[in-house]
Amino acid sequence: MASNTLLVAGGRVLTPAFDVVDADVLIDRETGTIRAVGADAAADDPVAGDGPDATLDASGGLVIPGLVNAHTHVAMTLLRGYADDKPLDAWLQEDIWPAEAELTAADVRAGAELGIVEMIRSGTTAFGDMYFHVPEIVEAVEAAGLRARVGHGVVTVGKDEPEARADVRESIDVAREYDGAADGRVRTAVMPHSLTTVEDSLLREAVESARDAGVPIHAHANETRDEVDPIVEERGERPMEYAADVGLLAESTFLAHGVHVDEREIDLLAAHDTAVVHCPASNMKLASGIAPVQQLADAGVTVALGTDGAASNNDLDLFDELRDAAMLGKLGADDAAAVPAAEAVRMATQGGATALSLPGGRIEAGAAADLAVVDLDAPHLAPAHDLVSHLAYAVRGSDVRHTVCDGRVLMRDREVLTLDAERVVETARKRAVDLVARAE
Ligand SMILES: CSC[C@H]1O[C@@H](n2cnc3c(O)ncnc32)[C@H](O)[C@@H]1O
Ligand SMILES: [Zn+2]
Repeated sequence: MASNTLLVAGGRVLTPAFDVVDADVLIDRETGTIRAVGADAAADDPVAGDGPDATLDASGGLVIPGLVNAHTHVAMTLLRGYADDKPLDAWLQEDIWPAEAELTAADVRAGAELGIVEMIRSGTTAFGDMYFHVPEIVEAVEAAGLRARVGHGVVTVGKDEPEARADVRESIDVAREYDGAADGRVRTAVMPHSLTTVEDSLLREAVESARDAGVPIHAHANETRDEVDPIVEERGERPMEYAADVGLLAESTFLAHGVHVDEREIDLLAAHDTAVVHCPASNMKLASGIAPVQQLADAGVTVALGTDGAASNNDLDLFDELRDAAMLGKLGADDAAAVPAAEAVRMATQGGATALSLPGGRIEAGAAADLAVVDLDAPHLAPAHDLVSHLAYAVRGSDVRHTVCDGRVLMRDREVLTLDAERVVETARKRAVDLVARAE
C-alpha cells in the first residue's frame, strides 16, 4: 500500500479530554489527517508499520492542537503601535479608519503575511479574519499553508446608498467566490462589521444572502457600552434581541467580543448555539470591559479566543489570550475558580474550531493534522507539575518548536518553511512606513 506518513515522535500529547500522555502522532499527509495516536502509533499501523516516511522530533515537547485565533484583522499588523491609548470609537474614527482608507491590496497582502508568520511562529494553525482586499488575504493563507475563515467586513454608515449596497454585495460575492479555496483550507463568511455600523435593511439583506449562500455570519457585537446603549435607546431592545429578530443568531454565527451581554442575551446566544469569540487583550487595551466568559460557558455558549487586530493587542500570539482569558475571567467573576486552565485551553483549541466551523482543535485519530509542538525546556516552564496549567499560564508563543497544518510542516525548529519570514518582515516594514506617510 502506498504511504505518505509523518510521525511526530517522542513527545507528550494533550488529549481532547485535556490529559497528557506519552505518545507519538502518526499523520497521513495525503489526507491531512491523524491516523493514530499512541506509544506505538507507527509500528501498529498497517501502512506505516515498516517505518514512517518522515519524522518530526517532539522529544522533550508537548504536542497540542494548533491554536485557533477566531477573531482578527490580520493585515492590521501594519498598524501595530500606530494608535494606542484611546477607547474604541475614538481609536477607529480618529486614527484607524483614516489610515485604512489608504490601504492598497498590496499593503493588505504584506500585512497579512506578517500576521500569518507571527501566528505560525506562535502555534496558531487557523484564524477567523474580517477585513478588506480579501483576495490578497486568501493568497497569503494559500501560500502559508494554514487555515482561515475569511470575509469582507461591511460598514454602511456614512456611505450613500449605492456605495453601501456595493459593500454588502462585495461581502456576499467574496464569500461565494472563495469558499473552499486553497484546497478547502479557506472558508468564508458574510461579515457585517457590527449592529451599529450596518444599517438595518442592509443587515437583514446580508443575513438572508449568507443563508442563501450557505455561509456563516461573523460580526462584532456588544463590545462597548457606547455601542449597546444607542441600540437599547433606539429599538427598545438589547442588541442580541435585535440580532435574533434580524435572523443573525444561528449555529454557524460567531460574534466577536460579547462583553456587555446581560442574562437574557446569554440565554439567547445559548438557545441559538451562537459562538462568542472572547478577545481579552483588545478588551483591556480599549477599556471596553470584561466579558462574562464563565457565565457564557456555564450557559452552554461556545467560547473561542481571538487576538483582534494587532493595533489593539498588540501581537497575534494566542498564548497571551489564553493567559489573559484565564486571569481576566477570574477578575471579572470575582472568583479564582472561574475559567480554569483547561477551560482556557479548550477555548483556544476546540472552542475556536467549533466557532469557525473548521477542522482541527483536537489530537485524535481521524482529526485534522493541525498541531504545534511546544518546547518544555525553557526555565519559565520548570518544574512541570501540570502541563495544562503551563499552557494557560506560562507558555509563550516563542516556546513553539514546530507547527503543522493539514499534515504539512509549516514551521520546523522555529524556521517558517512556507514563507520567507525575513522578506515578509522587511516588506511589511516598508509598506507600513509608506502607509502612515499617506495617512498623515
Ligand atoms: C470592516 S473590516 C473590519 C474593521 O474592523 C475594525 N476593527 C478593528 N478592531 C476592532 C474592534 O475591536 N471593534 C470594532 N472594529 C474593529 C478594523 O479596523 C476594520 O476597519
Ligand atoms: Zn475586531
